[in-house]
Amino acid sequence: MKTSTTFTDKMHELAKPLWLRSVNHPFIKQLTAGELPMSTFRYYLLQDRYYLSEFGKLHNLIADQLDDPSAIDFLRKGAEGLKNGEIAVRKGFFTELNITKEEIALTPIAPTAYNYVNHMYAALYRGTPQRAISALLPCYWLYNEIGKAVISKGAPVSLYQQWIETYDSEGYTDSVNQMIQLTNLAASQVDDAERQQMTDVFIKSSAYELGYWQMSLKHENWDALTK
Ligand SMILES: Cc1ncc(C[n+]2csc(CCO)c2C)c(N)n1
Repeated sequence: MKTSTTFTDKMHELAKPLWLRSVNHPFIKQLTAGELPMSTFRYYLLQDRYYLSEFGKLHNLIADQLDDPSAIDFLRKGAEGLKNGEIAVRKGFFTELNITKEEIALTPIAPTAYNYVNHMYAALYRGTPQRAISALLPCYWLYNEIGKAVISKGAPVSLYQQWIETYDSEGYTDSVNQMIQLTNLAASQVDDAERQQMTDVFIKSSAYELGYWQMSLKHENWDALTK
């Protein structure tokens, strides 16, 4: 039985309005209804390839700065697990959608994906490993909440159904819980001011997650900044 409110519970509560907007975002609604244009899903996958590869690297870079063997182990395994899990699933999607290496290489990374990744690097290199862990957490946790929210309904398009299932598997929920635990451990190692910074980056990552759906729906590009 849960007896007290944890640090991550508090952050979750603060991020709730943003998370609800992600769960109910038109991208997710259209995906579950089978109405999301395949060109939009394709756009999302191309941007997310960059995100996932940087996300994996960040695991190892954070681990390099930690002392706790179990935290290091979890993060290193996380980087490996990503390759065998989500990245492997995406490779299947790429084949199915005829997304080639050339297309990947020619795809410019859109501002929101770029900024989100830079935000996580800044949490590490201009902040602390604890802060970087907190910046990574919404990625794990929010997708699990989205997966749980939409799994019962499913999606009529096989590719979209496979995407949903990635985020509702038992093994994945397990890793989310471990990441939550790791964040609470990190929070217990720092002072109040740093815990505030951890909260700040968690909320910003949550905002970037919301922005990511919008980016994908709009097929955002750099013209958004320059026109
Ligand atoms: C923008 C964006 N945010 C979150 C995820 C989901 N995700 C990425 S790595 C990871 C951890 C282990 O799989 C999870 C859940 C995504 N794909 N793209």
